[in-house]
Amino acid sequence: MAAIETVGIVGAGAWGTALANAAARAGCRAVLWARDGAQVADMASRRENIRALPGIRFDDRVSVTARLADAAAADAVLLVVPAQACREVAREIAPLAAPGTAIVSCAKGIERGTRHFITEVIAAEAPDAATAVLSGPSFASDVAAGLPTAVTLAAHEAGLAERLCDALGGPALRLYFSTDVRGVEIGGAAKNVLAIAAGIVEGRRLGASAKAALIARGFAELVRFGRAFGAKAETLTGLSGLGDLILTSSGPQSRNFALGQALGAGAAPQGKLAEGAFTARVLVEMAASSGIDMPVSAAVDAVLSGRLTVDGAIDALMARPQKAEA
Ligand SMILES: NC(=O)C1=CN([C@@H]2O[C@H](COP(=O)(O)OP(=O)(O)OC[C@H]3O[C@@H](n4cnc5c(N)ncnc54)[C@H](O)[C@@H]3O)[C@@H](O)[C@H]2O)C=CC1
Ligand SMILES: O=C(CO)COP(=O)(O)O
Repeated sequence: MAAIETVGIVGAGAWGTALANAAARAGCRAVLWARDGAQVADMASRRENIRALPGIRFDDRVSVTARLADAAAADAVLLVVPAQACREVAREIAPLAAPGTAIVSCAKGIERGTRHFITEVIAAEAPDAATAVLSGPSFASDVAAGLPTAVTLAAHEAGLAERLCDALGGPALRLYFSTDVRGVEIGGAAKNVLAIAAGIVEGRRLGASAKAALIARGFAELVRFGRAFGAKAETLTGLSGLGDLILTSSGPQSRNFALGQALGAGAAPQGKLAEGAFTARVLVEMAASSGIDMPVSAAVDAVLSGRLTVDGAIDALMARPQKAEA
């Protein structure tokens, strides 16, 4: 199969912009699409996305467009809009992309209502495409600044995963390939919910011991969920599970952590995209329907929906019956 030389990036937020530059630095021609024509004109004239990623100049191989067909015509398409918008955008891409084009989910979430993983959403809306997922510990600002980063790219077809890794990997962005699509997307979706919990602990000033306990117990429930939904153990302990949980639980550079921190401190949230706030409920619903115990995620959902106060959630977690560590 031919090498991937052009990459369409659908969504010009922080992550889409960082990935466009990364693909360009890796030697690809990167076509960055945004739906807002005024933003596209501004990016084209400045060669910078001041709205989402200020201070990072576009590589010469990046072009910007407001025509979705330009991005969809690439050898591979990175879908980098919020998880809940992926269905609508995948539906628009489908008739514009050649059959067999790889559409790579770069969003971290699960669709509410349908309870579908994002690669399932893409497969349903663009059945002629080949689906893949990219996830792992990677702040857009770090990748854009060329700081060393490693992520996982999974596709059901091993050869496709390897070709995408070849195309997108560069000196500062290392990609590991995998065929465990479900494991990679579960890690990326679940860690956001747990990062909100870690932020709540920080905002409530519960101490470093509480934060470590919460991350460890949170990871235990991520693994339980992952196993039940077919993920491989090595994926969950890899970059997209444990690795991303460590990153996003580390501090307020994570928007999910920052949301939790605001909730814990009783402050107003910043209003930035925090995917865990959209995923918490659906994650807990899916866990419940499969008999999986996810007390930390359930507590986050209860706080987000106002069913429990932060203190009430902490009391409830601490009062759980004694059990074996598993
Ligand atoms: N920012 C980061 O460091 C990373 C983000 N991600 C994931 O990437 C996804 C996107 O995140 P960011 O780029 O950071 O968010 P962002 O908030 O910076 O940008 C989202 C972009 O999507 C666009 N958008 C929203 N709804 C749309 C729709 N219906 N149609 C077309 N465009 C739409 C917005 O206009 C905006 O440009 C999320 O799922 C996030 O979890 C993954 C890894 C790193
Ligand atoms: O997924 C991310 C890093 O891997 C970005 O985390 P936030 O969305 O919490 O900022």
